[in-house]
Amino acid sequence: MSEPLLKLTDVSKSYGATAVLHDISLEVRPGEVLCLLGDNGAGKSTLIKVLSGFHEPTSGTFEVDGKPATFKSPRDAGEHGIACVHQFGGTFPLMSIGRSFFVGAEPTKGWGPLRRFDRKFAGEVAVREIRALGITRVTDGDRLVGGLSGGERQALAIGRAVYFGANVLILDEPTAALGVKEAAHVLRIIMQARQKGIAVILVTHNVTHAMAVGDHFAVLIRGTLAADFRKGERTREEITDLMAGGEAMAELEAEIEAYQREHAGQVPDPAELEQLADHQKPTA
Ligand SMILES: Nc1ncnc2c1ncn2[C@@H]1O[C@H](COP(=O)(O)OP(=O)(O)OP(=O)(O)O)[C@@H](O)[C@H]1O
Repeated sequence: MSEPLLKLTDVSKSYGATAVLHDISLEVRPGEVLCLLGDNGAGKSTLIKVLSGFHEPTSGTFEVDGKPATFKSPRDAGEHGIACVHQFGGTFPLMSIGRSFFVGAEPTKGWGPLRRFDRKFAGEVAVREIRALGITRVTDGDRLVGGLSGGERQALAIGRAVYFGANVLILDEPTAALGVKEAAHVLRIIMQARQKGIAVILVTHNVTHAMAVGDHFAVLIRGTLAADFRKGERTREEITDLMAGGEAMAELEAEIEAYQREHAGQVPDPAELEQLADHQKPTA
């Protein structure tokens, strides 16, 4: 197995007196997709904010490429090759694809008063990078971003981060609010990034999406790393249950107990048990 690009040891984060993350130790390797899973409020956003330099950890250490590192700002994290891409982040509907790709780092041509934005270069690079992520429908860098589909806009945001040097890409719920086809597109983009040797940290609530692309899984429950395992080591049911913090199972047990109280200690028969289990099935 390759050396970790990013290693966290005993990272904790408190907001004032509220402890949110407790002693998280994790390794992120090149060419792997790490799925960060957990129920609402488990601490996923806080962890990615710490990873991408938006918040400093309260304690614990980071290593990037085997060397100690501290991120005091997203710029610091970016300089270490860590980029957080929020859904459609950094893409602007009323800008051309080329301009949106280079926003804040516009390439220019000409000198002195004749210096101007190099529209042709920007458009060509943007289209090339988007196509390198498998989105071949995008051919014209002068088109407006607003005309792209959700998946294409994600490709633009991811292509941009990769072009500007990201080798750890944090994607926060990239498939949320997308249709099935668009979500499949985004998962394909993730696989392409992985193939380029980039480490992807994928935050998602969707077990199916996580299982489709994940090599490594980390499950947070109430700010603690409750499970850290590799592809194939847990079943879908086990992952789903972990994501619900074991609550689905606890609730089912409570329902069985209630049934027994109502039915003079009788155990529900298999059909009734199945009904109770169906009632507990997560919808995600
Ligand atoms: N700035 C803050 N100050 C105090 N508490 C916070 C702050 N940000 C988050 N929290 C608390 O930290 C806990 C974890 O929140 P976080 O947003 O990291 O969870 P999450 O797993 O990303 O949830 P979701 O999936 O709903 O986005 C929650 O209980 C939340 O209320």
